Amino acid sequence: MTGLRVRHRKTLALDSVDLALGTGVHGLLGPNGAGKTSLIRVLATVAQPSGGRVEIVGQDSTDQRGRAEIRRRLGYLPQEFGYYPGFTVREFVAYVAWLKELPGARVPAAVERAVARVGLADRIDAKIKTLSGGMVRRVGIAQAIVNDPSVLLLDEPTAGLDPEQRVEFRELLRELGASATVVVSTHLVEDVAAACTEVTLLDRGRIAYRGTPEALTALGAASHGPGDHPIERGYTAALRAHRAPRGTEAAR
Ligand SMILES: Nc1ncnc2c1ncn2[C@@H]1O[C@H](COP(=O)(O)OP(=O)(O)OP(=O)(O)O)[C@@H](O)[C@H]1O
Repeated sequence: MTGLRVRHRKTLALDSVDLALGTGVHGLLGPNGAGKTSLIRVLATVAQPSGGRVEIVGQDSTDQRGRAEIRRRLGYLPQEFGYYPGFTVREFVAYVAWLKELPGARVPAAVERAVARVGLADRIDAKIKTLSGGMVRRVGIAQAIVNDPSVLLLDEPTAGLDPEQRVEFRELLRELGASATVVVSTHLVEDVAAACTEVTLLDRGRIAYRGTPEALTALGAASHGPGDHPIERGYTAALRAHRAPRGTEAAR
């Protein structure tokens, strides 16, 4: 994306963002209101940018035909994910596969594989309304990966998962990131440290930092800012450096 700008009435949620994302797991970090969801919604083609250009899987997202192709090859888990509570897990994930225009003959196996990958094989015929919050979140992840997407967008996917599930989920992320472009927005820097190949830190609609989790950790180790873990200190140090008036960084 180049010069990406997103405006919500008077708020400029993203301001001239240039970002190129390749294969791998990209962690999107930032304080509340930084613009993470706005960015993911534009990439998911559910929101239109106010300016700039976004190209996904070689297609222009402002072009109607381009958008159709992008949607077929995209997986998206929104922050608040809508589902039909009376559907079973199998029915719901199959419904999404149908929306993604997966060939009918491939749907049953694709649904079973996606559900197994999120660890819900034993609940595949349970109605979604009977599942716990963390399980519903995992159904959300299953529907996002059912079409083996080239681009997978996950907005706060670990919210509601218990520690064991989070560890398993990170493993799944690493697996998916080996062949797809995965973008994960999160407040949990440990998830980034464990599963991401690259980190983008947003602040007030702009990119405050880009680098590897290792580089962010090293930044934290060299700083004396707040945080219990070096990567948390790296997060605060990068934010502070971005917010400091130009020319004062060296003095901090
Ligand atoms: N529908 C909307 N109408 C008006 N302002 C909005 C709307 N959606 C987002 N905003 C504003 O745009 C800015 C970016 O919001 P966004 O939800 O993208 O941030 P975020 O980084 O995802 O935040 P969080 O971590 O809280 O989810 C914020 O100032 C927010 O108040």
